[in-house]
Amino acid sequence: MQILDGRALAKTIRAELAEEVQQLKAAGKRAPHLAAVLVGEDPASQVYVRNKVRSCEKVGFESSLVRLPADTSEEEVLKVVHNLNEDDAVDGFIVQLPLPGHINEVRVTLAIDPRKDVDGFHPVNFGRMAQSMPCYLPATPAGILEMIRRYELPTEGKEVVVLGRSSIVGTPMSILLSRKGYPGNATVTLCHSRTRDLAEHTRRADILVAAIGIPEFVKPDMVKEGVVIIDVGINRVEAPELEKGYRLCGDVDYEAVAEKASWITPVPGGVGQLTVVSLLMNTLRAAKGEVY
Ligand SMILES: NC(=O)C1=CN([C@@H]2O[C@H](COP(=O)(O)OP(=O)(O)OC[C@H]3O[C@@H](n4cnc5c(N)ncnc54)[C@H](OP(=O)(O)O)[C@@H]3O)[C@@H](O)[C@H]2O)C=CC1
Ligand SMILES: Nc1nc(=O)c2c([nH]1)NC[C@@H]1CN(c3ccc(C(=O)N[C@@H](CCC(=O)O)C(=O)O)cc3)C=[N+]21
Repeated sequence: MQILDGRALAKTIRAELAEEVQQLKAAGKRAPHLAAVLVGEDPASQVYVRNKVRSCEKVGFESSLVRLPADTSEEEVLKVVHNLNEDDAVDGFIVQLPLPGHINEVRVTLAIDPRKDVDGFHPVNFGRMAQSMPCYLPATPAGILEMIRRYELPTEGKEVVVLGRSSIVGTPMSILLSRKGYPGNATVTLCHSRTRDLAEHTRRADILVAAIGIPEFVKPDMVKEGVVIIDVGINRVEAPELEKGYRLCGDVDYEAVAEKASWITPVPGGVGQLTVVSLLMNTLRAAKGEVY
């Protein structure tokens, strides 16, 4: 078993980004600026926001965070989005999902200017992605592709099984790996909570992408020998022995499944690391006007 080391890869990519920032500055331009809007206190979102701010500092990006209480009205959130759309000092921004129940995520997503949608969630970017047109790819799937590319993992003709059909991870991942070219040309099965005989599908997988949000859901009897495991899950589970009282774990039972896998991503230190650098890569492209 070999580890897909997200932490090391992210470090390499951050060094490349820092270099590009220097070049922009040498050319008299300002640093790329990424903003994030966080409403309420979703734990996975908090991890993400913290790492996003840190990573921006490391590569020399400007970053800003708009933190709003969980009871903020939809109107207020839309106002913040409009301001960021209009703010020439901001190249790209994201609105952290999930939003509190009383806020309509569709309305908020549609309000984001596609040119600043570095999350790639707006249907304009999603549609462009599905048709292999220039776009911002959603950060998590983009990070997974980057990992596959840099580790030179083959995808052509492979059986890929994706667990979870969210519009931010599972669904775009399934589209991207079935697109023409590399990393793509795979045969993809997309599974979800209504899938019958899930293990029948997962046992066929050459590459298994798990994005369902259930701690350690994937067990060794659900995979075949030699499988490549991409674990997207970021779950908090209680750990009374630790000072903070919890630990992060993925959607895969890491210790047990690793014994059968050829490659596996750890949590933390895997996909999450690449998600953050992908967001920075998208922001750099926004700053350079490369997409629109
Ligand atoms: N590492 C990273 O960078 C990121 C990590 N995450 C993490 O990834 C996980 C998934 O998040 P997200 O993509 O937003 O997914 P959602 O929570 O939005 O959706 C979960 C998906 O899993 C499916 N599902 C739930 N239970 C089962 C089951 N028992 N069997 C099969 N499928 C099931 C659901 O099916 P149905 O549609 O039928 O309800 C749904 O499609 C979370 O832990 C999240 O924190 C998310 C984004 C980035
Ligand atoms: N609009 C929006 N876009 C998202 O992409 C989005 C979102 N909302 N809401 C929440 C989820 C979750 N998510 C994470 C990304 C990286 C880490 C991450 O950095 N993980 C580190 C954690 C390291 C640690 O601090 O312990 C790791 O896995 O190594 C975590 C979680 C993005 N999401």
